[in-house]
Amino acid sequence: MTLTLPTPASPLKIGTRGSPLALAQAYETRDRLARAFALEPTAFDIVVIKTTGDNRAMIDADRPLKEIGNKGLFTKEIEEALTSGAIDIAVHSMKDMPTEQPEGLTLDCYLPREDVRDAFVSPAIGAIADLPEGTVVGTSSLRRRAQLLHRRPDLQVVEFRGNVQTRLQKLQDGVASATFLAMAGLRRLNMAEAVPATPIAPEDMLPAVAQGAIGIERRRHDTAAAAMLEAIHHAETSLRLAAERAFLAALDGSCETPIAALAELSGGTLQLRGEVLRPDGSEALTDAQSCAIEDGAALGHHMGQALRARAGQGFFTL
Ligand SMILES: NCc1[nH]cc(CCC(=O)O)c1CC(=O)O
Repeated sequence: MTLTLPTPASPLKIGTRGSPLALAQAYETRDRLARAFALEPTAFDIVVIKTTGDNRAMIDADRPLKEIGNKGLFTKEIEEALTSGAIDIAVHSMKDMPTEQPEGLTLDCYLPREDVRDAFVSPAIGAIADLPEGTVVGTSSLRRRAQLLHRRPDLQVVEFRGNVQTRLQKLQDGVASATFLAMAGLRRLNMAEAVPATPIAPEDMLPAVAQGAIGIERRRHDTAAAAMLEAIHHAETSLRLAAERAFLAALDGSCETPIAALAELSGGTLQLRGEVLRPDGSEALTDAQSCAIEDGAALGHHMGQALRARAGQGFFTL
């Protein structure tokens, strides 16, 4: 098969959300494709798509996202554009992606993973341990809230939403004394140095499934897109995400459940750590196991099922 490459007259349409981070991820994807095929940036169109999750009227309210209905909140409109042909590929934060894709769409291309860690962000305080009793911490992540309260039940957690810039402004305004951000987002925005952020070791706060990974979705039968994406695919990231996403799927995890997992490769082995917590942080269940690097999905599946059995009925409800 000969591959017909995009040209300025018929550019490859790259769909993305419009936040600064989403745009940075779309540009990174475009630049990697351009380099792989020696194309000019003009052979690509970045198409910004507004999603339900970007709708200010809904998001600026103080309601937790889970009450608005989380599933596919940031992906539905983008996937519709993909299906209709309005775009050719879609760039996503894998952390926000459901474990199954709609009929006709495939998500099997990953870029090299960024820093997986969470960052503790505070203008005045250096670490969680140094927070005075009763301090207000902002986060809208159920996982981070549960992990924080598990270690520090005395703290007060308030809802904290919006993009990176919005959240930093809220800290400046004194809405909370500290928050958490993914290191990956800060690095992709070139903000890691400009923000009072301290990376947290995974031992202290296990990251979200797929944190720091970018995935690129396409129409299943679009062989041209498939061939192009193959050239920028990162196999190691794929092996790690296979384990973490199987873990999430086995737990039936929606974004409404505090779940964390991290797979790492070393010396021909895959190590998977997983954690589930009660939403109020009163209990955390963890597991850690190793397997051959190609068996991550099976390990993730079994670890997820085992933790679900240990958790039992009612574990995830307050
Ligand atoms: N849920 C929002 C979201 N989705 C991906 C990232 C950061 C980048 C990444 O983890 O890949 C963020 C923001 C954050 O958690 O700070």
